Amino acid sequence: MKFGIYYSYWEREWSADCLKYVEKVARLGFDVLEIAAHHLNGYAPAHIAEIGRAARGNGITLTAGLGPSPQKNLSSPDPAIRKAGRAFFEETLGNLAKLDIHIIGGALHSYWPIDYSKPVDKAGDRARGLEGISSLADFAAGLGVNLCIEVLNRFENHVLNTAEEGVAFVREIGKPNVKVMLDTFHMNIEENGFSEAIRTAGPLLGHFHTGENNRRVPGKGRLPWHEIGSALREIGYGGAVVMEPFVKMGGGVGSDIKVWRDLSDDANEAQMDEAARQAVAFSRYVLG
Ligand SMILES: O=C(CO)[C@@H](O)[C@H](O)[C@H](O)CO
Ligand SMILES: [Mn+2]
Repeated sequence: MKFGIYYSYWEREWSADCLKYVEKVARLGFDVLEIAAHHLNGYAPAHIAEIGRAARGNGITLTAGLGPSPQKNLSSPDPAIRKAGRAFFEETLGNLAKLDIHIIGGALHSYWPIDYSKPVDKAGDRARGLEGISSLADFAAGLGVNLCIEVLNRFENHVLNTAEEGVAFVREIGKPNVKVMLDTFHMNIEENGFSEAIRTAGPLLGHFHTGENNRRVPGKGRLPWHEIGSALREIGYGGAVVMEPFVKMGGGVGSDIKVWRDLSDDANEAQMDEAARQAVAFSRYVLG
């Protein structure tokens, strides 16, 4: 297992530059830095090269996270939006390959967060999302990228809310580079049990997010980390465990994640760093 953190822990916008976090997370004891793929296509080629060099130089593996926007939604009923989504993914996947990134995770089959003021068509969205990911899978495989389909809680997405639904979706696609992604924050809301859900995903588990019940760093809440660790070891999970804490209000990240209070004990950057350092040490101990 490799241990990582999504740099959105420190940032208010998904578009924030990830470069400065490469050295920081290496210093704090992480193996992996997850970066937002939302605006990767806007990075200059020289900047992409610089991020890749920094990662190699610091011994950091990069992974990517994405909550596709409604305009890039592979499950949209509007063919023009699905086409735009496909073009966006092709360009993004090309940039991921340049960064030696082999994993992208998130609600890739849909968009995020869902606008529930509109009518919900779960069956239609699932069918179109399935078709979109199926037809993208070989393109991604050609670039060495795994598409990890994140199972989210009901308030953020309607298509896949449980490991069982995620597994059924991925099995139906039946491509070796399309995997299930679980996130302990969402599992805590939707699953009957953590071990059961992890066992359900089994060999199809391609990426794993961790966060407490209230999205503080692992170790500061009440999730059953020993149970989660035992289940990951039982299925022989050898992938990345990326913590995804959200503790500060503000910006696009704060509003997408719905952070309406400070959950960091008003931490400054040094204290945020220290909490992350302790959380990765805790994660290695309890999950590794
Ligand atoms: O768990 C979540 C959202 O609750 C994320 O993984 C999200 O989809 C992605 O991080 C956006 O980049
Ligand atoms: Mn997540």
